[in-house]
Amino acid sequence: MSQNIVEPVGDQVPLRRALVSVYDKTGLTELATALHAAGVEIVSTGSTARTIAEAGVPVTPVEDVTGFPECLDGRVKTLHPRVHAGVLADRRLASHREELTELGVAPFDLVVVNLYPFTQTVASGAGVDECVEQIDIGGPTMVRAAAKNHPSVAVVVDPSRYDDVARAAAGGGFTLVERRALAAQAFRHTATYDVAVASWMGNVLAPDDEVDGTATGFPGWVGATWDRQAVLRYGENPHQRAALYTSGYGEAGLAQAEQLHGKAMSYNNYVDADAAWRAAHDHVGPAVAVVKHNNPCGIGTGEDIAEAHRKAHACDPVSAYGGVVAANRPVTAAMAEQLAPVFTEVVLAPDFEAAAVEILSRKKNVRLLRVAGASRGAVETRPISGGLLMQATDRIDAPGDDPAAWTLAAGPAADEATLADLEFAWRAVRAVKSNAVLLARDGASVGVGMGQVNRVDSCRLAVERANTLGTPVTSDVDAAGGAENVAGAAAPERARGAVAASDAFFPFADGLQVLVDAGVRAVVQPGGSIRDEEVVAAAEAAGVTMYFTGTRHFAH
Ligand SMILES: NC(=O)c1ncn([C@@H]2O[C@H](COP(=O)(O)O)[C@@H](O)[C@H]2O)c1NC=O
Repeated sequence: MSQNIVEPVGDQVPLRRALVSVYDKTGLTELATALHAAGVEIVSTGSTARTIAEAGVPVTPVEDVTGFPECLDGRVKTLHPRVHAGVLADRRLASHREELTELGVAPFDLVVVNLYPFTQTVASGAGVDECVEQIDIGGPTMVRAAAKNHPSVAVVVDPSRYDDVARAAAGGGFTLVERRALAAQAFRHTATYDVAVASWMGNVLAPDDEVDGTATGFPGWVGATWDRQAVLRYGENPHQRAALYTSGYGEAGLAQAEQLHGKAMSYNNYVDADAAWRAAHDHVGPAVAVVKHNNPCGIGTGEDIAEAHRKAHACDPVSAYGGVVAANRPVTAAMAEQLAPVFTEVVLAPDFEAAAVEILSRKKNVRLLRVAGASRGAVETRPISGGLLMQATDRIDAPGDDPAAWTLAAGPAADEATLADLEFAWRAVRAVKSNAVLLARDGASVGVGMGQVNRVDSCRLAVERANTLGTPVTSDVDAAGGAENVAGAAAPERARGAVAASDAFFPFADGLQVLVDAGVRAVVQPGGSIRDEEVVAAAEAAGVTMYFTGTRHFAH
Protein backbone atom coordinates (compact mmCIF):
# COMPACT_ATOMS: atom_id res chain seq x y z
CA MET A 1 0.00 0.00 0.00
CA SER A 2 1.66 3.19 -1.19
CA GLN A 3 -0.59 5.91 0.24
CA ASN A 4 0.01 7.50 3.62
CA ILE A 5 -1.88 5.73 6.33
CA VAL A 6 -2.34 7.35 9.70
CA GLU A 7 -3.23 4.68 12.20
CA PRO A 8 -3.15 5.87 15.79
CA VAL A 9 -3.10 2.78 18.01
CA GLY A 10 -6.07 2.74 20.35
CA ASP A 11 -8.04 4.83 17.90
CA GLN A 12 -11.81 4.40 18.23
CA VAL A 13 -14.09 4.42 15.19
CA PRO A 14 -17.44 5.87 16.29
CA LEU A 15 -20.39 3.68 15.32
CA ARG A 16 -22.68 5.72 13.07
CA ARG A 17 -23.93 3.18 10.55
CA ALA A 18 -24.41 -0.57 11.02
CA LEU A 19 -25.14 -3.41 8.63
CA VAL A 20 -27.06 -6.12 10.46
CA SER A 21 -27.95 -9.46 8.82
CA VAL A 22 -28.42 -12.40 11.15
CA TYR A 23 -29.95 -15.86 10.80
CA ASP A 24 -29.96 -16.39 14.58
CA LYS A 25 -32.12 -13.59 15.95
CA THR A 26 -31.02 -14.13 19.58
CA GLY A 27 -30.58 -10.74 21.27
CA LEU A 28 -31.35 -8.90 18.02
CA THR A 29 -34.06 -6.55 19.30
CA GLU A 30 -31.96 -5.62 22.35
CA LEU A 31 -28.99 -4.95 20.07
CA ALA A 32 -31.06 -2.84 17.66
CA THR A 33 -32.59 -0.90 20.53
CA ALA A 34 -29.16 -0.13 21.97
CA LEU A 35 -27.74 0.88 18.58
CA HIS A 36 -30.68 3.17 17.91
CA ALA A 37 -30.40 4.73 21.35
CA ALA A 38 -26.75 5.51 20.57
CA GLY A 39 -27.76 7.19 17.32
CA VAL A 40 -26.57 4.41 15.00
CA GLU A 41 -28.36 4.03 11.67
CA ILE A 42 -29.26 0.37 11.01
CA VAL A 43 -29.36 -1.19 7.55
CA SER A 44 -30.71 -4.69 7.46
CA THR A 45 -31.81 -7.67 5.32
CA GLY A 46 -35.25 -9.35 4.98
CA SER A 47 -36.39 -10.98 8.18
CA THR A 48 -33.69 -9.27 10.25
CA ALA A 49 -35.15 -5.90 9.22
CA ARG A 50 -38.67 -7.13 9.93
CA THR A 51 -37.72 -8.28 13.44
CA ILE A 52 -36.09 -4.93 14.16
CA ALA A 53 -39.05 -2.96 12.77
CA GLU A 54 -41.49 -5.07 14.78
CA ALA A 55 -39.59 -4.03 17.90
CA GLY A 56 -40.33 -0.41 16.98
CA VAL A 57 -36.73 0.42 16.03
CA PRO A 58 -36.13 2.38 12.81
CA VAL A 59 -34.34 0.31 10.16
CA THR A 60 -33.37 0.85 6.51
CA PRO A 61 -34.06 -2.19 4.29
CA VAL A 62 -30.94 -3.17 2.35
CA GLU A 63 -32.91 -2.82 -0.91
CA ASP A 64 -33.14 0.94 -0.22
CA VAL A 65 -29.33 0.99 -0.23
CA THR A 66 -28.77 -1.27 -3.26
CA GLY A 67 -31.76 -0.09 -5.28
CA PHE A 68 -32.14 -3.77 -6.16
CA PRO A 69 -34.62 -6.28 -4.75
CA GLU A 70 -33.52 -9.29 -2.72
CA CYS A 71 -33.90 -12.09 -5.28
CA LEU A 72 -33.49 -15.77 -6.09
CA ASP A 73 -35.02 -16.89 -2.79
CA GLY A 74 -32.55 -14.79 -0.83
CA ARG A 75 -29.44 -16.00 -2.67
CA VAL A 76 -28.74 -12.37 -3.54
CA LYS A 77 -29.44 -9.75 -0.87
CA THR A 78 -26.30 -7.94 0.16
CA LEU A 79 -24.02 -8.93 -2.74
CA HIS A 80 -23.90 -5.45 -4.20
CA PRO A 81 -21.19 -2.76 -4.62
CA ARG A 82 -23.25 -0.25 -2.65
CA VAL A 83 -23.00 -2.60 0.31
CA HIS A 84 -19.48 -3.86 -0.18
CA ALA A 85 -17.93 -0.51 -1.09
CA GLY A 86 -19.39 0.76 2.19
CA VAL A 87 -17.83 -2.16 4.08
CA LEU A 88 -14.48 -2.28 2.30
CA ALA A 89 -13.51 1.38 1.98
CA ASP A 90 -10.32 1.98 3.93
CA ARG A 91 -11.23 5.27 5.51
CA ARG A 92 -7.67 5.96 6.57
CA LEU A 93 -7.12 6.73 2.85
CA ALA A 94 -8.24 10.08 1.47
CA SER A 95 -8.62 8.45 -1.96
CA HIS A 96 -11.12 5.89 -0.64
CA ARG A 97 -13.07 8.56 1.20
CA GLU A 98 -13.22 10.70 -1.96
CA GLU A 99 -14.28 7.73 -4.08
CA LEU A 100 -17.13 6.91 -1.71
CA THR A 101 -18.31 10.52 -1.99
CA GLU A 102 -18.14 10.41 -5.80
CA LEU A 103 -20.08 7.14 -5.84
CA GLY A 104 -22.61 8.33 -3.28
CA VAL A 105 -21.89 5.36 -1.00
CA ALA A 106 -22.16 5.75 2.76
CA PRO A 107 -19.61 3.74 4.76
CA PHE A 108 -20.44 1.18 7.43
CA ASP A 109 -18.67 1.28 10.81
CA LEU A 110 -20.17 -1.95 12.13
CA VAL A 111 -21.16 -5.27 10.52
CA VAL A 112 -23.18 -7.74 12.56
CA VAL A 113 -23.73 -11.08 10.82
CA ASN A 114 -24.32 -14.67 11.72
CA LEU A 115 -24.54 -17.40 9.12
CA TYR A 116 -27.07 -19.92 7.83
CA PRO A 117 -26.99 -23.07 10.00
CA PHE A 118 -25.20 -25.35 7.54
CA THR A 119 -23.77 -27.80 10.10
CA GLN A 120 -27.06 -28.17 11.94
CA THR A 121 -28.88 -28.76 8.65
CA VAL A 122 -26.47 -31.55 7.69
CA ALA A 123 -26.75 -33.06 11.17
CA SER A 124 -30.54 -33.08 10.87
CA GLY A 125 -30.26 -35.53 7.98
CA ALA A 126 -31.62 -33.06 5.45
CA GLY A 127 -31.33 -33.83 1.75
CA VAL A 128 -28.59 -32.53 -0.51
CA ASP A 129 -30.55 -29.59 -1.95
CA GLU A 130 -31.55 -28.36 1.50
CA CYS A 131 -27.94 -28.61 2.73
CA VAL A 132 -26.66 -26.74 -0.32
CA GLU A 133 -29.26 -24.02 0.21
CA GLN A 134 -27.90 -23.53 3.71
CA ILE A 135 -24.43 -22.65 2.42
CA ASP A 136 -24.30 -18.96 3.24
CA ILE A 137 -22.64 -16.84 0.57
CA GLY A 138 -23.54 -13.24 1.29
CA GLY A 139 -22.91 -13.58 5.03
CA PRO A 140 -19.30 -14.81 4.86
CA THR A 141 -18.64 -12.23 2.14
CA MET A 142 -19.69 -9.40 4.47
CA VAL A 143 -17.86 -10.94 7.42
CA ARG A 144 -14.61 -11.38 5.51
CA ALA A 145 -14.85 -7.91 3.98
CA ALA A 146 -15.44 -6.25 7.34
CA ALA A 147 -12.74 -8.33 9.03
CA LYS A 148 -10.22 -7.42 6.34
CA ASN A 149 -11.18 -3.79 6.76
CA HIS A 150 -10.92 -3.81 10.56
CA PRO A 151 -8.95 -0.53 10.61
CA SER A 152 -12.26 1.10 9.64
CA VAL A 153 -14.96 -1.41 10.54
CA ALA A 154 -15.90 -3.55 13.54
CA VAL A 155 -17.35 -7.01 12.77
CA VAL A 156 -19.40 -9.10 15.18
CA VAL A 157 -20.37 -12.73 14.47
CA ASP A 158 -21.44 -13.92 17.89
CA PRO A 159 -24.59 -12.77 19.76
CA SER A 160 -22.66 -13.14 23.04
CA ARG A 161 -20.74 -10.01 21.99
CA TYR A 162 -23.84 -7.78 21.65
CA ASP A 163 -23.36 -6.27 25.10
CA ASP A 164 -19.88 -5.20 24.00
CA VAL A 165 -21.41 -3.65 20.88
CA ALA A 166 -23.94 -1.71 22.96
CA ARG A 167 -21.15 -0.43 25.21
CA ALA A 168 -19.00 0.54 22.23
CA ALA A 169 -21.90 2.29 20.48
CA ALA A 170 -22.56 4.41 23.54
CA GLY A 171 -18.87 4.95 24.30
CA GLY A 172 -17.29 6.21 21.10
CA GLY A 173 -16.75 2.91 19.24
CA PHE A 174 -14.38 -0.02 19.37
CA THR A 175 -10.66 0.59 19.65
CA LEU A 176 -8.26 -0.71 17.02
CA VAL A 177 -7.13 -3.46 19.36
CA GLU A 178 -10.74 -4.50 19.86
CA ARG A 179 -11.47 -4.39 16.12
CA ARG A 180 -8.43 -6.58 15.45
CA ALA A 181 -9.66 -9.13 17.98
CA LEU A 182 -13.15 -9.06 16.46
CA ALA A 183 -11.66 -9.52 12.98
CA ALA A 184 -9.63 -12.53 14.12
CA GLN A 185 -12.74 -14.05 15.65
CA ALA A 186 -14.64 -13.39 12.42
CA PHE A 187 -12.07 -15.12 10.19
CA ARG A 188 -12.04 -18.09 12.56
CA HIS A 189 -15.80 -18.22 12.24
CA THR A 190 -15.79 -18.26 8.43
CA ALA A 191 -12.83 -20.67 8.33
CA THR A 192 -14.66 -23.12 10.58
CA TYR A 193 -17.77 -22.71 8.45
CA ASP A 194 -15.84 -23.37 5.24
CA VAL A 195 -14.12 -26.44 6.68
CA ALA A 196 -17.57 -27.84 7.48
CA VAL A 197 -18.79 -27.15 3.94
CA ALA A 198 -15.64 -28.47 2.25
CA SER A 199 -15.66 -31.62 4.41
CA TRP A 200 -19.29 -32.32 3.58
CA MET A 201 -18.62 -31.77 -0.11
CA GLY A 202 -15.62 -34.14 -0.13
CA ASN A 203 -17.31 -36.80 2.02
CA VAL A 204 -20.96 -36.70 0.98
CA LEU A 205 -21.66 -34.64 -2.11
CA ALA A 206 -18.67 -35.60 -4.21
CA PRO A 207 -16.68 -38.27 -2.38
CA ASP A 208 -13.14 -38.28 -3.62
CA ASP A 209 -11.75 -41.13 -1.55
CA GLU A 210 -11.39 -43.55 -4.43
CA VAL A 211 -7.95 -44.88 -5.27
CA ASP A 212 -7.68 -47.18 -8.29
CA GLY A 213 -11.46 -47.46 -8.39
CA THR A 214 -11.82 -48.51 -4.75
CA ALA A 215 -13.41 -46.36 -2.05
CA THR A 216 -10.85 -45.99 0.75
CA GLY A 217 -12.78 -43.94 3.29
CA PHE A 218 -9.97 -41.38 3.22
CA PRO A 219 -10.99 -38.21 1.35
CA GLY A 220 -8.49 -36.32 -0.76
CA TRP A 221 -8.53 -33.45 1.68
CA VAL A 222 -9.13 -33.33 5.41
CA GLY A 223 -9.82 -30.12 7.31
CA ALA A 224 -10.18 -29.51 11.00
CA THR A 225 -10.41 -26.52 13.28
CA TRP A 226 -9.61 -26.60 16.97
CA ASP A 227 -10.48 -24.30 19.84
CA ARG A 228 -8.21 -23.95 22.83
CA GLN A 229 -9.86 -25.29 25.97
CA ALA A 230 -7.02 -24.91 28.41
CA VAL A 231 -3.35 -24.05 28.65
CA LEU A 232 -1.71 -26.79 30.66
CA ARG A 233 1.01 -26.24 33.21
CA TYR A 234 3.51 -27.97 30.95
CA GLY A 235 3.75 -30.82 28.46
CA GLU A 236 5.14 -34.30 28.73
CA ASN A 237 8.16 -32.68 30.41
CA PRO A 238 8.43 -29.41 32.30
CA HIS A 239 10.39 -27.70 29.52
CA GLN A 240 7.56 -28.33 27.02
CA ARG A 241 4.61 -25.95 26.76
CA ALA A 242 1.21 -27.57 26.25
CA ALA A 243 -2.49 -26.89 25.77
CA LEU A 244 -5.74 -28.79 25.26
CA TYR A 245 -7.89 -28.16 22.17
CA THR A 246 -11.33 -29.38 21.16
CA SER A 247 -12.94 -29.44 17.73
CA GLY A 248 -16.59 -28.76 18.44
CA TYR A 249 -17.49 -31.77 16.27
CA GLY A 250 -18.29 -35.28 17.41
CA GLU A 251 -19.45 -36.48 20.77
CA ALA A 252 -18.15 -35.13 24.06
CA GLY A 253 -15.45 -37.17 25.77
CA LEU A 254 -12.50 -36.78 28.08
CA ALA A 255 -11.60 -33.35 26.66
CA GLN A 256 -14.99 -32.02 27.80
CA ALA A 257 -14.91 -33.74 31.21
CA GLU A 258 -16.38 -31.97 34.20
CA GLN A 259 -13.77 -31.78 36.94
CA LEU A 260 -15.39 -32.30 40.33
CA HIS A 261 -12.30 -31.99 42.46
CA GLY A 262 -8.54 -31.66 42.51
CA LYS A 263 -5.63 -29.94 40.82
CA ALA A 264 -5.70 -28.93 37.16
CA MET A 265 -5.16 -31.79 34.72
CA SER A 266 -1.66 -32.11 33.30
CA TYR A 267 -0.65 -33.25 29.81
CA ASN A 268 0.39 -36.69 31.08
CA ASN A 269 -2.81 -36.95 33.10
CA TYR A 270 -4.78 -36.53 29.88
CA VAL A 271 -2.68 -39.11 28.02
CA ASP A 272 -3.05 -41.71 30.76
CA ALA A 273 -6.70 -40.87 31.41
CA ASP A 274 -7.47 -41.39 27.74
CA ALA A 275 -5.77 -44.80 27.74
CA ALA A 276 -7.54 -45.81 30.95
CA TRP A 277 -10.90 -44.58 29.67
CA ARG A 278 -10.59 -46.65 26.50
CA ALA A 279 -9.38 -49.72 28.41
CA ALA A 280 -12.29 -49.57 30.88
CA HIS A 281 -14.79 -49.25 28.02
CA ASP A 282 -13.45 -52.29 26.18
CA HIS A 283 -15.49 -54.41 28.60
CA VAL A 284 -19.24 -54.80 28.67
CA GLY A 285 -19.85 -55.30 32.40
CA PRO A 286 -18.47 -53.15 35.24
CA ALA A 287 -14.75 -52.64 34.59
CA VAL A 288 -11.87 -50.62 35.99
CA ALA A 289 -8.49 -49.89 34.41
CA VAL A 290 -5.52 -48.55 36.33
CA VAL A 291 -3.01 -46.91 34.01
CA LYS A 292 0.53 -45.62 34.37
CA HIS A 293 2.64 -44.24 31.53
CA ASN A 294 -0.03 -45.15 29.00
CA ASN A 295 -0.04 -48.85 29.97
CA PRO A 296 -2.42 -50.70 32.26
CA CYS A 297 -1.00 -51.91 35.53
CA GLY A 298 -4.32 -53.64 36.13
CA ILE A 299 -7.70 -54.20 34.52
CA GLY A 300 -10.54 -55.84 36.40
CA THR A 301 -14.17 -56.72 35.87
CA GLY A 302 -16.72 -57.68 38.49
CA GLU A 303 -20.32 -57.89 39.57
CA ASP A 304 -20.07 -54.26 40.61
CA ILE A 305 -17.56 -51.46 40.13
CA ALA A 306 -16.03 -51.89 43.59
CA GLU A 307 -15.21 -55.53 42.85
CA ALA A 308 -13.84 -54.55 39.43
CA HIS A 309 -11.58 -51.98 41.08
CA ARG A 310 -10.45 -54.40 43.78
CA LYS A 311 -9.36 -56.87 41.12
CA ALA A 312 -7.75 -54.24 38.87
CA HIS A 313 -5.72 -52.83 41.74
CA ALA A 314 -4.64 -56.26 42.98
CA CYS A 315 -2.87 -56.97 39.68
CA ASP A 316 -0.02 -54.60 40.49
CA PRO A 317 -0.51 -52.44 43.57
CA VAL A 318 3.09 -51.27 43.37
CA SER A 319 2.59 -49.59 40.03
CA ALA A 320 -0.91 -48.36 40.89
CA TYR A 321 0.81 -45.80 43.11
CA GLY A 322 0.30 -42.47 41.34
CA GLY A 323 -1.89 -44.08 38.69
CA VAL A 324 -4.94 -43.02 36.75
CA VAL A 325 -8.09 -45.02 37.49
CA ALA A 326 -10.97 -45.22 35.01
CA ALA A 327 -14.30 -46.87 35.74
CA ASN A 328 -16.95 -47.62 33.12
CA ARG A 329 -19.71 -47.33 35.74
CA PRO A 330 -20.40 -44.64 38.35
CA VAL A 331 -17.95 -44.71 41.23
CA THR A 332 -19.70 -45.93 44.35
CA ALA A 333 -18.88 -45.16 47.96
CA ALA A 334 -17.62 -48.74 48.27
CA MET A 335 -15.12 -48.26 45.46
CA ALA A 336 -14.12 -44.87 46.84
CA GLU A 337 -13.37 -46.38 50.28
CA GLN A 338 -11.03 -48.91 48.64
CA LEU A 339 -9.37 -46.35 46.44
CA ALA A 340 -8.99 -43.53 48.96
CA PRO A 341 -5.86 -44.90 50.69
CA VAL A 342 -4.03 -45.33 47.36
CA PHE A 343 -2.18 -42.29 46.05
CA THR A 344 -4.00 -41.68 42.74
CA GLU A 345 -3.55 -38.89 40.21
CA VAL A 346 -6.92 -39.04 38.43
CA VAL A 347 -10.20 -40.92 38.81
CA LEU A 348 -12.57 -40.73 35.85
CA ALA A 349 -16.01 -42.23 35.49
CA PRO A 350 -19.40 -41.58 33.91
CA ASP A 351 -20.52 -40.39 37.36
CA PHE A 352 -19.77 -40.48 41.07
CA GLU A 353 -22.04 -41.14 44.02
CA ALA A 354 -22.12 -38.05 46.23
CA ALA A 355 -20.55 -40.09 49.04
CA ALA A 356 -17.77 -41.21 46.68
CA VAL A 357 -16.91 -37.60 45.88
CA GLU A 358 -16.89 -36.79 49.58
CA ILE A 359 -14.59 -39.72 50.40
CA LEU A 360 -12.16 -39.14 47.53
CA SER A 361 -12.10 -35.36 48.02
CA ARG A 362 -10.44 -35.78 51.39
CA LYS A 363 -7.23 -35.88 49.38
CA LYS A 364 -6.90 -32.36 48.07
CA ASN A 365 -4.95 -33.15 44.91
CA VAL A 366 -6.73 -36.15 43.36
CA ARG A 367 -8.54 -35.10 40.20
CA LEU A 368 -12.10 -36.41 39.87
CA LEU A 369 -13.53 -36.25 36.36
CA ARG A 370 -17.08 -36.89 35.26
CA VAL A 371 -16.85 -37.88 31.58
CA ALA A 372 -19.94 -37.87 29.39
CA GLY A 373 -19.00 -40.19 26.54
CA ALA A 374 -16.50 -42.78 25.40
CA SER A 375 -16.86 -42.44 21.64
CA ARG A 376 -13.50 -42.10 19.86
CA GLY A 377 -14.54 -41.02 16.38
CA ALA A 378 -14.06 -42.87 13.13
CA VAL A 379 -10.34 -42.24 12.67
CA GLU A 380 -7.20 -42.01 14.73
CA THR A 381 -4.33 -39.75 13.73
CA ARG A 382 -0.67 -39.58 14.58
CA PRO A 383 1.68 -36.84 13.43
CA ILE A 384 4.96 -37.91 11.90
CA SER A 385 7.81 -35.80 10.61
CA GLY A 386 6.39 -33.92 7.64
CA GLY A 387 2.94 -35.49 7.75
CA LEU A 388 0.08 -37.17 9.51
CA LEU A 389 -0.88 -40.82 9.65
CA MET A 390 -4.56 -41.61 9.71
CA GLN A 391 -6.23 -44.95 10.31
CA ALA A 392 -9.68 -46.29 11.05
CA THR A 393 -10.10 -46.38 14.82
CA ASP A 394 -9.26 -49.78 16.32
CA ARG A 395 -12.36 -51.12 18.01
CA ILE A 396 -13.05 -54.31 19.88
CA ASP A 397 -15.81 -55.31 17.48
CA ALA A 398 -13.98 -57.17 14.70
CA PRO A 399 -15.29 -60.66 13.83
CA GLY A 400 -12.26 -62.15 15.59
CA ASP A 401 -13.13 -60.37 18.81
CA ASP A 402 -16.12 -62.71 19.29
CA PRO A 403 -15.09 -66.00 20.95
CA ALA A 404 -17.80 -67.75 18.93
CA ALA A 405 -15.64 -67.08 15.86
CA TRP A 406 -12.37 -68.31 17.37
CA THR A 407 -10.64 -71.43 16.05
CA LEU A 408 -9.45 -74.06 18.49
CA ALA A 409 -5.82 -74.54 17.39
CA ALA A 410 -4.52 -76.78 20.20
CA GLY A 411 -5.55 -78.63 23.33
CA PRO A 412 -9.00 -79.34 24.70
CA ALA A 413 -11.85 -76.87 24.14
CA ALA A 414 -12.13 -74.39 27.01
CA ASP A 415 -14.93 -74.75 29.52
CA GLU A 416 -17.30 -71.81 29.99
CA ALA A 417 -15.32 -70.13 32.78
CA THR A 418 -12.01 -70.49 30.96
CA LEU A 419 -13.51 -69.13 27.77
CA ALA A 420 -14.84 -66.14 29.71
CA ASP A 421 -11.37 -65.49 31.09
CA LEU A 422 -9.86 -65.82 27.62
CA GLU A 423 -12.37 -63.31 26.29
CA PHE A 424 -11.53 -60.94 29.14
CA ALA A 425 -7.80 -61.34 28.43
CA TRP A 426 -8.34 -60.73 24.72
CA ARG A 427 -10.31 -57.53 25.40
CA ALA A 428 -7.77 -56.39 27.98
CA VAL A 429 -4.56 -57.08 26.04
CA ARG A 430 -5.35 -54.50 23.39
CA ALA A 431 -4.96 -51.78 26.01
CA VAL A 432 -1.33 -52.86 26.45
CA LYS A 433 1.43 -51.37 24.33
CA SER A 434 2.88 -53.91 21.92
CA ASN A 435 4.49 -56.40 22.19
CA ALA A 436 1.72 -57.20 24.62
CA VAL A 437 1.06 -60.33 26.63
CA LEU A 438 -1.50 -60.33 29.41
CA LEU A 439 -2.22 -63.04 31.97
CA ALA A 440 -5.67 -63.19 33.51
CA ARG A 441 -7.85 -65.14 35.86
CA ASP A 442 -11.34 -64.63 37.28
CA GLY A 443 -12.05 -61.63 35.03
CA ALA A 444 -8.95 -59.65 35.94
CA SER A 445 -5.41 -59.20 34.72
CA VAL A 446 -2.78 -60.78 36.97
CA GLY A 447 0.34 -60.13 34.92
CA VAL A 448 1.04 -57.64 32.16
CA GLY A 449 4.03 -57.80 29.83
CA MET A 450 4.06 -54.53 27.93
CA GLY A 451 6.07 -52.64 25.37
CA GLN A 452 8.90 -55.11 24.78
CA VAL A 453 10.70 -55.29 21.46
CA ASN A 454 10.25 -59.04 21.24
CA ARG A 455 7.35 -61.24 22.32
CA VAL A 456 9.38 -63.65 24.39
CA ASP A 457 10.43 -60.80 26.69
CA SER A 458 6.79 -59.72 27.01
CA CYS A 459 5.94 -63.29 28.07
CA ARG A 460 8.76 -63.32 30.63
CA LEU A 461 7.69 -59.93 31.96
CA ALA A 462 4.04 -60.94 32.25
CA VAL A 463 4.96 -64.10 34.15
CA GLU A 464 7.50 -62.38 36.39
CA ARG A 465 5.11 -59.58 37.25
CA ALA A 466 2.25 -62.02 37.86
CA ASN A 467 4.41 -63.94 40.29
CA THR A 468 5.92 -61.04 42.19
CA LEU A 469 3.54 -58.10 42.33
CA GLY A 470 0.21 -59.19 43.81
CA THR A 471 -0.62 -57.73 47.24
CA PRO A 472 -3.78 -57.03 49.22
CA VAL A 473 -5.83 -54.24 47.75
CA THR A 474 -6.23 -52.24 50.93
CA SER A 475 -2.51 -51.55 51.46
CA ASP A 476 -2.22 -47.96 52.51
CA VAL A 477 0.40 -47.22 49.93
CA ASP A 478 0.03 -43.49 50.29
CA ALA A 479 0.34 -43.43 54.05
CA ALA A 480 3.17 -45.94 53.88
CA GLY A 481 5.09 -43.38 51.96
CA GLY A 482 5.58 -44.92 48.55
CA ALA A 483 5.45 -47.88 46.29
CA GLU A 484 8.70 -49.38 47.47
CA ASN A 485 7.16 -50.22 50.83
CA VAL A 486 4.85 -52.82 49.37
CA ALA A 487 7.07 -54.19 46.63
CA GLY A 488 7.52 -57.91 46.97
CA ALA A 489 4.97 -58.28 49.75
CA ALA A 490 2.79 -61.42 49.66
CA ALA A 491 3.62 -62.59 46.16
CA PRO A 492 1.40 -65.48 45.02
CA GLU A 493 2.35 -67.59 42.01
CA ARG A 494 -0.43 -66.17 39.90
CA ALA A 495 0.79 -67.31 36.49
CA ARG A 496 0.09 -70.96 37.33
CA GLY A 497 -3.44 -71.77 36.20
CA ALA A 498 -3.93 -68.36 34.52
CA VAL A 499 -4.96 -67.81 30.91
CA ALA A 500 -3.01 -65.59 28.52
CA ALA A 501 -3.67 -63.32 25.57
CA SER A 502 -1.12 -62.12 23.04
CA ASP A 503 -1.96 -59.05 20.94
CA ALA A 504 -0.27 -60.55 17.87
CA PHE A 505 0.90 -64.00 16.79
CA PHE A 506 3.86 -65.81 18.37
CA PRO A 507 6.58 -65.73 15.71
CA PHE A 508 8.34 -68.64 17.42
CA ALA A 509 7.38 -71.19 20.05
CA ASP A 510 9.78 -69.66 22.60
CA GLY A 511 7.35 -67.05 23.97
CA LEU A 512 4.57 -69.58 24.30
CA GLN A 513 7.01 -71.95 26.03
CA VAL A 514 7.67 -69.33 28.70
CA LEU A 515 3.94 -69.19 29.40
CA VAL A 516 3.60 -72.98 29.36
CA ASP A 517 6.53 -73.41 31.73
CA ALA A 518 4.93 -70.90 34.12
CA GLY A 519 1.74 -73.01 34.23
CA VAL A 520 -0.52 -70.98 31.92
CA ARG A 521 -3.31 -73.36 30.87
CA ALA A 522 -5.01 -71.57 27.97
CA VAL A 523 -3.91 -69.00 25.42
CA VAL A 524 -5.66 -66.79 22.88
CA GLN A 525 -3.74 -65.18 20.03
CA PRO A 526 -4.40 -64.11 16.44
CA GLY A 527 -2.42 -66.93 14.76
CA GLY A 528 -1.06 -66.44 11.28
CA SER A 529 2.67 -66.90 11.85
CA ILE A 530 4.60 -68.93 9.29
CA ARG A 531 5.64 -70.98 12.33
CA ASP A 532 2.14 -71.51 13.67
CA GLU A 533 2.72 -75.25 13.42
CA GLU A 534 5.66 -75.08 15.86
CA VAL A 535 3.66 -72.91 18.25
CA VAL A 536 0.63 -75.20 18.07
CA ALA A 537 2.87 -78.25 18.60
CA ALA A 538 4.32 -76.69 21.77
CA ALA A 539 0.82 -76.04 23.10
CA GLU A 540 -0.33 -79.56 22.19
CA ALA A 541 2.72 -81.10 23.86
CA ALA A 542 1.86 -79.26 27.09
CA GLY A 543 -1.88 -79.96 26.86
CA VAL A 544 -2.49 -76.22 26.72
CA THR A 545 -5.65 -74.93 25.05
CA MET A 546 -4.96 -72.43 22.29
CA TYR A 547 -7.43 -70.37 20.27
CA PHE A 548 -6.77 -68.32 17.15
CA THR A 549 -8.80 -65.14 16.73
CA GLY A 550 -7.67 -64.20 13.22
CA THR A 551 -7.66 -60.56 14.42
CA ARG A 552 -4.70 -58.58 15.71
CA HIS A 553 -4.76 -55.64 18.12
CA PHE A 554 -1.34 -53.99 18.05
CA ALA A 555 -1.06 -50.76 20.03
CA HIS A 556 2.21 -49.05 19.22
N1 LIG B 1 -26.94 -13.78 -0.44
C1 LIG B 1 -26.83 -12.68 0.23
O1 LIG B 1 -26.65 -11.64 -0.35
C2 LIG B 1 -26.93 -12.70 1.70
N2 LIG B 1 -26.70 -11.63 2.47
C3 LIG B 1 -26.88 -12.00 3.74
N3 LIG B 1 -27.20 -13.30 3.79
C4 LIG B 1 -27.50 -14.06 5.00
O2 LIG B 1 -28.87 -13.88 5.27
C5 LIG B 1 -29.10 -14.09 6.66
C6 LIG B 1 -30.09 -13.07 7.14
O3 LIG B 1 -31.20 -13.04 6.31
P1 LIG B 1 -32.57 -12.48 6.85
O4 LIG B 1 -32.26 -11.13 7.37
O5 LIG B 1 -33.48 -12.49 5.71
O6 LIG B 1 -33.03 -13.42 7.95
C7 LIG B 1 -27.78 -14.01 7.36
O7 LIG B 1 -27.49 -15.28 7.91
C8 LIG B 1 -26.80 -13.63 6.26
O8 LIG B 1 -25.57 -14.32 6.45
C9 LIG B 1 -27.25 -13.77 2.55
N4 LIG B 1 -27.61 -15.04 2.22
C10 LIG B 1 -26.89 -16.03 1.73
O9 LIG B 1 -26.02 -16.12 1.04
